[in-house]
Amino acid sequence: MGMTMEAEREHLAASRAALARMLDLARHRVATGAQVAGDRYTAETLGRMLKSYAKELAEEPDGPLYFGRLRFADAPSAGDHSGQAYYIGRRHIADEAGEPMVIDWRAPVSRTFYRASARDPQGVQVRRRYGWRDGELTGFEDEHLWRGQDIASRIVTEEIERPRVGPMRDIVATIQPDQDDLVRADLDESVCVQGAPGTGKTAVGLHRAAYLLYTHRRRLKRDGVLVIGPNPAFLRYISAVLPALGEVDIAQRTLDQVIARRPVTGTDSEAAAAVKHDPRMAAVLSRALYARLGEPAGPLVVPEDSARWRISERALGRLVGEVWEESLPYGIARERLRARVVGLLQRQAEARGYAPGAAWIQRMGRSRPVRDFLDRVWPSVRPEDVVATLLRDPSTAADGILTPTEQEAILRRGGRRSAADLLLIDEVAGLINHPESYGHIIVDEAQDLSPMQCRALARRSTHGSLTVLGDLAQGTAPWAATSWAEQLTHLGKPKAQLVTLTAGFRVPGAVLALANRLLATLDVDVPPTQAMRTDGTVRVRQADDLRAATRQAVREALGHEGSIGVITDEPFTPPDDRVTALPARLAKGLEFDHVVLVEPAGLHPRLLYVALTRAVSRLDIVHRRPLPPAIQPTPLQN
Ligand SMILES: Nc1ncnc2c1ncn2[C@@H]1O[C@H](COP(=O)(O)OP(=O)(O)OP(=O)(O)O)[C@@H](O)[C@H]1O
Repeated sequence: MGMTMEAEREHLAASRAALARMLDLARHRVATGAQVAGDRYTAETLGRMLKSYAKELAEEPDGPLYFGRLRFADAPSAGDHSGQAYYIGRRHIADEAGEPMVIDWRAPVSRTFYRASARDPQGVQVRRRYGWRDGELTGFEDEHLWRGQDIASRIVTEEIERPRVGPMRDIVATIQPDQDDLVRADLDESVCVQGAPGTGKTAVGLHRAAYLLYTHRRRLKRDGVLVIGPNPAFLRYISAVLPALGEVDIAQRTLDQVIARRPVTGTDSEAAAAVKHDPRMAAVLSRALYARLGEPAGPLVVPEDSARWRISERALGRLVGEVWEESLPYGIARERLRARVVGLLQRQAEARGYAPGAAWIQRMGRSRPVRDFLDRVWPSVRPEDVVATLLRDPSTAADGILTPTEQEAILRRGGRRSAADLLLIDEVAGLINHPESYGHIIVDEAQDLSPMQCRALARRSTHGSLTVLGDLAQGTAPWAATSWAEQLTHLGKPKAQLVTLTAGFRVPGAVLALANRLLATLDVDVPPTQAMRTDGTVRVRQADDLRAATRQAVREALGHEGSIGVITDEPFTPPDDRVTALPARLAKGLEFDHVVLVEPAGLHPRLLYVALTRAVSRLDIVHRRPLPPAIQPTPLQN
């Protein structure tokens, strides 16, 4: 039988008690861990592990402990779960005997919660969804899948339509089947999601990170998971989602933060930036680096006591050739060459009856003649020097690759370093040594990455996989991608599966109608968004005094619940902390319950598309100059 509300409350109380007990136990272990473990190193590792476990558990002890329950039918199609019932929540909770009271949403059985339907019940008799308010259970809703009952869930609808306040939240309770496919794709599989605005790309990416860590905990704790977002404001906006899912150890950064080895001290002209972000720069930089190699000049002679070890110029040339053939990173190749040279010396010594040991080998490797030889033939270099030299005189490395005008554009006399220069330095550093590689990288707004930025990510995921999220229609960087196939090639994952999402969970129908009209003018081949919501309002007001009209629109918006975003290039002082003023460029990836868009006339059409699609409930357009044609009200609308 189904459980009554009273029974549900009892189960909730018992689950809370169980969680409290788990938390106590974890804290106790943190306190005593040091004494239990044998040596100090183990004690420290154990302590850190337990602390992070206690922290994970404590993240949200009073929050909703679960959002659903699956009751399986007493039937063969339910397999091992026949006749069983499971609560599904954000984290695993077990009773004193170790019996599960709540199952983690990432566990294999939980998948059924997201996938089962009336048409394909997958053994589920009843799927129950719980309603919560302020941490208290308010009710539930049953779908009798076994009987073929297919209801439009009120709880799901309310969750999607709720007014937005504050930072982004998790969507574990309402992940949709096609989103679930992406969240649970294999770790070894790289995926690329082309998703219209508000289709849940960011949400999917973050839940995928949490899923992968749960499923491959050991491997990914070692190799690391990295989330890349377009700017610090975006990262702040999404920062609470993973901790709410119990994951506190995932790095969330901008790409600039990942590659920054030095502070930025200069800026580039548009022309210079365009060249520096161009994939041909990779070839130029490689040439600039390898131009440092030299030729052996004469034999190598190492005198030692009464002996003199000697390698002829020809033999040296042969060694260099062999090392070159191995295509190792520059810095590793230099050490390989040193080892080869010493190896030859060692054989000579052995042939003459010596028995050289490790100390001898080390001494030879550091001997003056060997160092001089290496410094001449395969000198050690600093990436920043390679880039500085190149920019002072691009011609040697760039002739035949960049045009004279392009070379002129990147020519720099001073010592200032731009953001793009850091990218070039990172590229060279990547030629010298393998950078730290991650087990999995999730990259959001990936359409805006330049080819050179893609390469920076590619070299950090040579042994790992990628989740690439973006929307070609929202590409606004000068080098924005126009094709995913090409972008994925730059990212080093040309075979990644491309999945398209079109079901929009953010933007309501009325606003999408406008945005989708604009889409046709954006010069990209992507399908329009299908609104999951039929509500929403659009208001367009022309005013001579833009400032006054904006203030008025914000005043009215404050009469509603939820956040308000004023998208404008003009300075605007927010009258309330629910209001954020920002230029369209920085609105990417964010959402506001109410958007006031000021003077869209000057905006690039793609930025306009981004701005329009930030609205969750209401959109106000305030303008003085005529509206861009694509969003002028049609006679039918007015
Ligand atoms: N299955 C879902 N259930 C409830 N809400 C959802 C679901 N999927 C997405 N959302 C909500 O829809 C909104 C948009 O999601 P998200 O920001 O991930 O979209 P996006 O595709 O990254 O958008 P953009 O292209 O504009 O950056 C968020 O508020 C998110 O919580």
